[in-house]
Amino acid sequence: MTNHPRIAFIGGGNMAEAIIGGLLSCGYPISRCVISEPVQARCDFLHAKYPGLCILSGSDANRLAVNGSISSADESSDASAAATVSLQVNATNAQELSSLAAADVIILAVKPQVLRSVVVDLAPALLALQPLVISIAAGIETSAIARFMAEGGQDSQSSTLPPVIRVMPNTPALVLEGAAGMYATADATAEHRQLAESLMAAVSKKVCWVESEGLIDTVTGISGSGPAYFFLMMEAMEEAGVALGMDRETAKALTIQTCLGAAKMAQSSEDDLKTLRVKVTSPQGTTDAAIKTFEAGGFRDLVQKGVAAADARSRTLAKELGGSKL
Ligand SMILES: O=C(O)[C@@H]1CCC=N1
Repeated sequence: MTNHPRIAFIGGGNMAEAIIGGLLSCGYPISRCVISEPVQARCDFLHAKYPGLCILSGSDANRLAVNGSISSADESSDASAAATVSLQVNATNAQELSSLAAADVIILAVKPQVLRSVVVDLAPALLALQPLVISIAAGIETSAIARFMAEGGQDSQSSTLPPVIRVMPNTPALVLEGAAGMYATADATAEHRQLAESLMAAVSKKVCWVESEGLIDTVTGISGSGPAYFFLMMEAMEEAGVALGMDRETAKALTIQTCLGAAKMAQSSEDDLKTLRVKVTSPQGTTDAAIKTFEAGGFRDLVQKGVAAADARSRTLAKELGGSKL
């Protein structure tokens, strides 16, 4: 990416870290990123891991991250507001911070449960600055985010809501191997879509746009939650190796490399997934014995149910946390 928009991450949890870690590792300038994170221990961790990254904590940190300064609503209490904001920045980016323009992109990376209060609080700044808003919160629909912005921005001069792009990334973004699904509202321009896509593509090998927002719930069920399914499978294989007398380290190493190798083969081969499986499986052989055991135990049905449960949970979250009653 030649142009480096200033990105404010609201929330510094695992997914924000995966995205920011990925961006930094592929050369995104650290001075163009700021994270607002309320938990001090988490700030300390991020500060130690990413020296020089501007990390804000404290009650006004979200607005400071978005605006580059305490918003005008706080002018009367600037001193106390400033006192509650702890800046974990080094001298270089402390100077940067003082001269920062407002953020071009806001990445809402907070838990879905707190998204409403965060967006309502940020709404005056979002309406005034019109950044591109990217939400990675599971389950919360773009219409709900728009409603939260309208609610918090009731007294703003502008009633134009900024465009929202919803993204479901996944944690392998941390090692630049992410997979992400994206949905844009009709008011997002081609430039907004391009910007969001280039940010996610910096940390993801696969970025897919979905044309209906409901499919983001399915992306969540497949690739958002998916890394955990493979970790579970790997845990189970490691345990199986140990149960059969292998030392844990060897069982773990063989499992991980097998998973990686299978994924690479699946990615590079012209064969479909079934053909790849059949090619490993000699008739009446060892793989056949294992596959028959998995099939008899309802493996496919279980995977189907698990993915559907994640998809359904994403839709329920939308109702619980973004419903019109809020
Ligand atoms: O488990 C969750 O709710 C989130 C969404 C996708 C991955 N983690």
